[in-house]
Amino acid sequence: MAKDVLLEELNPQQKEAILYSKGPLLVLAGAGSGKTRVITHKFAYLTKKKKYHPSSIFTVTFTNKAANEMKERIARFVGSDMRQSWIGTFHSQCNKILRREIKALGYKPDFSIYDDDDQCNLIRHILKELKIYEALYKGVASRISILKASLISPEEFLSQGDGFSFDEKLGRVYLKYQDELKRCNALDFDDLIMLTVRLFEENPKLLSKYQEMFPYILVDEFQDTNHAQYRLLQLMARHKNICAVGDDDQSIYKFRGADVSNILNFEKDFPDAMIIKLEQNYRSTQNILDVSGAVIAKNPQRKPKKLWTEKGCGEKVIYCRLNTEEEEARYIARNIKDLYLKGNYEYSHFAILYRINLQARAIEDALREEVIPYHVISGVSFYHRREIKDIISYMKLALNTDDNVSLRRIINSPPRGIGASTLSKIEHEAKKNSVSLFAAIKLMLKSNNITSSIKDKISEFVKIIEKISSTHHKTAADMLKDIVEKTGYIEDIEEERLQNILELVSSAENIPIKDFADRVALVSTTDDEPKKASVSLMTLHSAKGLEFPVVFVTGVEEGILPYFKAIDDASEMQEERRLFYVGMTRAKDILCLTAAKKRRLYSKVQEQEPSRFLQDIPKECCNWIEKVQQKTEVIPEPAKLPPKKRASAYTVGCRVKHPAWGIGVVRDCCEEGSNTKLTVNFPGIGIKRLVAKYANLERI
Ligand SMILES: Nc1ncnc2c1ncn2[C@@H]1O[C@H](COP(=O)(O)OP(=O)(O)OP(=O)(O)O)[C@@H](O)[C@H]1O
Ligand SMILES: [Mg+2]
Repeated sequence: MAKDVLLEELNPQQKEAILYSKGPLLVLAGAGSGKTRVITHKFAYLTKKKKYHPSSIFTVTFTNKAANEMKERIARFVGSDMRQSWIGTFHSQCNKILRREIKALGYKPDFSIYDDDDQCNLIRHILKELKIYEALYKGVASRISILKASLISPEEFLSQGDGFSFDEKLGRVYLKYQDELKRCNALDFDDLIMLTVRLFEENPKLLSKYQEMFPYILVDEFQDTNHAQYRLLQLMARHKNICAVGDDDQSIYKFRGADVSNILNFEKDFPDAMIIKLEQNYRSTQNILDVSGAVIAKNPQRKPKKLWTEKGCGEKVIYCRLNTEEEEARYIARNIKDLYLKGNYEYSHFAILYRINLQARAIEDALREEVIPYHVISGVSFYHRREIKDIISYMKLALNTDDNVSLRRIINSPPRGIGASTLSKIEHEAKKNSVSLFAAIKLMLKSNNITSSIKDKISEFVKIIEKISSTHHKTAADMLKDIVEKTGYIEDIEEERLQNILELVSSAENIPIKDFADRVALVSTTDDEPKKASVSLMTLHSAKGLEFPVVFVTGVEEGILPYFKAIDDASEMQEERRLFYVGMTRAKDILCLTAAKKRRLYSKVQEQEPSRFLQDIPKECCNWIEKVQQKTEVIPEPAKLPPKKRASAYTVGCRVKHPAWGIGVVRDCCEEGSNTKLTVNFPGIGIKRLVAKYANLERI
């Protein structure tokens, strides 16, 4: 491909960032200024023009989805096979390294990966054993996660304590947790990074092997790296060919250990680093930029940035405050419907963003009511559903019989009469002999200490796992089918769960077992594939890096945005402001901020005040709409209306022919009484609302 194609559609600063090759480079710029584009084009340029092999560029993205998009885009540019490339999240990259090298740390390369759920199960188990209040497990899990993100080992943490405080207990849980993980031959997400850092720090030879393997490093969303990830970059970038792009205003993952000061340290740790700023925004209209820019400008300690656009003012930003969250949701749904029916936008062009998941409930109801297709990103991911986790746990246990957490999960699922008392006997036996639960069961089978009925049950379980693990399966799908068959898992299962399992099996066709197990383990809730032709619902956190023509930021109220927990803490408050900024800057053409005067929160109806952030919005850029009644009244429980029925002969999106108006596309159809009502967009004519039986339409 000609050189021009790689460098066209780039402004001079972007070009400079792509061509710069004299060492460390930091691209620091506001939302929508083309930072991710710099990474993608730089990768293409390095492989095409500078003859770097695609597998020699270590590229870090924030989500797996972003990695896949980047691979696709680069493949289109340079036409090379990107399957061997190293483009992925920190977690998936470290997993790849550890699968090859972890022996050096005394783990086996077939380690299991524990997600949040497994992690919490293990921590609860430990709290119970140590007789610490079990309900604390979530807080403990997040404290441990932050310690790991800061590269603080249990020993180090314990050595800092005074021996009495809560931290002392936490230290003991952390220590035991790490021991248990090792015994299970398992790593949690934070271990993937922490152990890779340890691997490199303890094995200089291995480190130099990887330094040579990757003469170039590219990092997107640099502002949300944590200390461990930053340390990893420092270790790997000996040659100093590192290009990181980020925006300090979009650092929103502090609660997971992200440290925005990495941006400031970059210049210190990589002396002679070049800094390039991008100022042209290609995403949003001027009004959207002015509104979001004015809000973020109020944060102290930020790198000042200017953003301008050639897109023009565009429509004013809308702020609308309504009586209740149900009215807010209906307002959003109706606006989406109207914009859609006008024909300029598809449903996939809309995003509805919220601060907390429970805001989605009313919004989903309203969308269903209007028969608007939607999907929720985040929420419970497919891979976290009970039946899916169960089947995957069988797979994990068959691949790694030390995996006690998976064993505990499935030993009695489907029910086979192995109750808590049997399990505790197994736990006891395992501890006595310092072996895994699976090995302990096998020992028990040889002894005479248990009744024959228990023996039968546990021997049946062992047989199933051994049969699965000794069979040579060609693909992950074969293995999953085998699991389903041998365990009898789908007998007596609900239809929906059955369908999910079938979907899991079909998604594993033609994929090698280990690749599939890794993919499933590393998937995060923000990776859900957006379904085509439907409105996206997600939290503000999940919206990072994305863009949509029309964006609704909902619940712009005190207590929601900013979230009530942040209100007394200046630095948390700054993070809330950044979160609002991230949300607003996802919008290309239309940005609508909504709020409710009353909201049901945690089963109480609360009076809500408009968010303090609204005061910073320049009045002239915004249409202020108040649809609130002054008199206070009790909000009735929202009526759950059944969604309108879809008509059968016509579907949304189908094409029809009208004798006078020609060919059109059905934008909406519903049945009212005995009539099928259609809304059809006839290009050049406009939107027409028709009753199907009188309209003389022909479906084509
Ligand atoms: N030089 C350019 N010419 C035309 N369009 C561009 C250019 N650079 C970027 N874009 C487009 O602008 C939009 C924003 O770009 P991109 O997502 O790379 O920005 P970003 O800085 O990574 O944003 P964020 O901070 O939200 O991650 C994208 O649709 C991208 O294709
Ligand atoms: Mg980006």
